[in-house]
Amino acid sequence: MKITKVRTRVFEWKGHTVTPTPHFCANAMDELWDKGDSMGTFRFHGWTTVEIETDTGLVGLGNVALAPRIAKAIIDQYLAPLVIGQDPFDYEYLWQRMYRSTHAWGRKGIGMAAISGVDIAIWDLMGKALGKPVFKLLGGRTKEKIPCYASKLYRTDLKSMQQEAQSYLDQGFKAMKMRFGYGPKDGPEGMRANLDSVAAVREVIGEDIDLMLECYMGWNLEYAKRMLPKLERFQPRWLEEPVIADDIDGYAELNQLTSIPISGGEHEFTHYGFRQLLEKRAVSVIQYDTNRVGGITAARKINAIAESFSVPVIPHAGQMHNYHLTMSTLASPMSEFFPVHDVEIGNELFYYLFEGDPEPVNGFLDLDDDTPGLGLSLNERYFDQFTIIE
Ligand SMILES: O=C(O)C(=O)C[C@@H](O)CO
Ligand SMILES: [Mg+2]
Repeated sequence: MKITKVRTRVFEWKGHTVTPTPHFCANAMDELWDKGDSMGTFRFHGWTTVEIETDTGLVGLGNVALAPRIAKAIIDQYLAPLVIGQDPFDYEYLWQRMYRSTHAWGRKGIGMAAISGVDIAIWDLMGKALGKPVFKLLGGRTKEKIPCYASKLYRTDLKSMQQEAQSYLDQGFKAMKMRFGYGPKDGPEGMRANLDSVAAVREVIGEDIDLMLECYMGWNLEYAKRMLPKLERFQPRWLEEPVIADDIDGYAELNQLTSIPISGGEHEFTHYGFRQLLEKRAVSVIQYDTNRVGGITAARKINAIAESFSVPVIPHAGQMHNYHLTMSTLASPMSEFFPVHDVEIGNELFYYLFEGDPEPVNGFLDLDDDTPGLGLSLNERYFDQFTIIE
């Protein structure tokens, strides 16, 4: 089998979006004195699809969710020529070809996200060619079903957050993640508001439901050191991205500070990046996203390294490109799940573009043993809600 064509498209949402609200989610921009919608640069309303065609007529489907137009340009100009004419089963060679040829600028960030999109499409192709789901190519079924946690609970009024948390309990979820709305520049009032929101959610869900806390790079080391002891009484499953991704020593200091595990990795890239995080004991939970980190070829290597460190892998975002990795390794105990709802932050856009992702039932997801590839296809039902760039 030979790759004959790489088709990229950018889908930019033009449909209804939920109006942003203040203190929706603390984030890396909050350290700046800029006014206005600080979460704006972290709203993902576009997606790049990667369709790799072969001389057998099979087509593999990949995706990139960061900087879609740039990802498209990188794939069209630099990566497609490297894989056209090649055998997709030479996936390690093709990954190295893409990685090494773009090493001057592509080993992290959007370059590696673009490589991820091509690599995911290659693995989808291989599964389709063999008539096997991708997880059967990676290690097979290590779980009867995949436990997942509901991930939303962006900051709003406490009553609404409690109602949302209750709705996840009613759906059978045994774990959920909430977001903080405040950080260092919001002072003691913001600290109090952060603690009140955790107390309100914990009041609804009780002590036996896992609660994860998301800072999304919106704090700094000093503020996190002050907050962690105050959060211990809520016994969170983890505290996520308390500092910016480059502050690896800050992560390591926080990860040793209290009993609260520190998680991160959705803004780290390749098995080299995760080796550094693990060797420094910077995180107690790894959260790469397969459509950023280097695709399935890189993610499976990270799973192996994480297993040797006994650090669990709970990939960012859920979605099929991550579910297949979680199903195929004991190093990954569960998945994130973004509830389907009106387009807001953009994580939910995946469901408007693709179909095939499993629905959670009582807090569990399952993959089909007989669906070849990733089991995803483009959902044309909402195409009229997107501006599509070929
Ligand atoms: O789901 C996560 O871990 C994210 O970081 C999503 C992002 O939108 C902030 O919540
Ligand atoms: Mg996160």
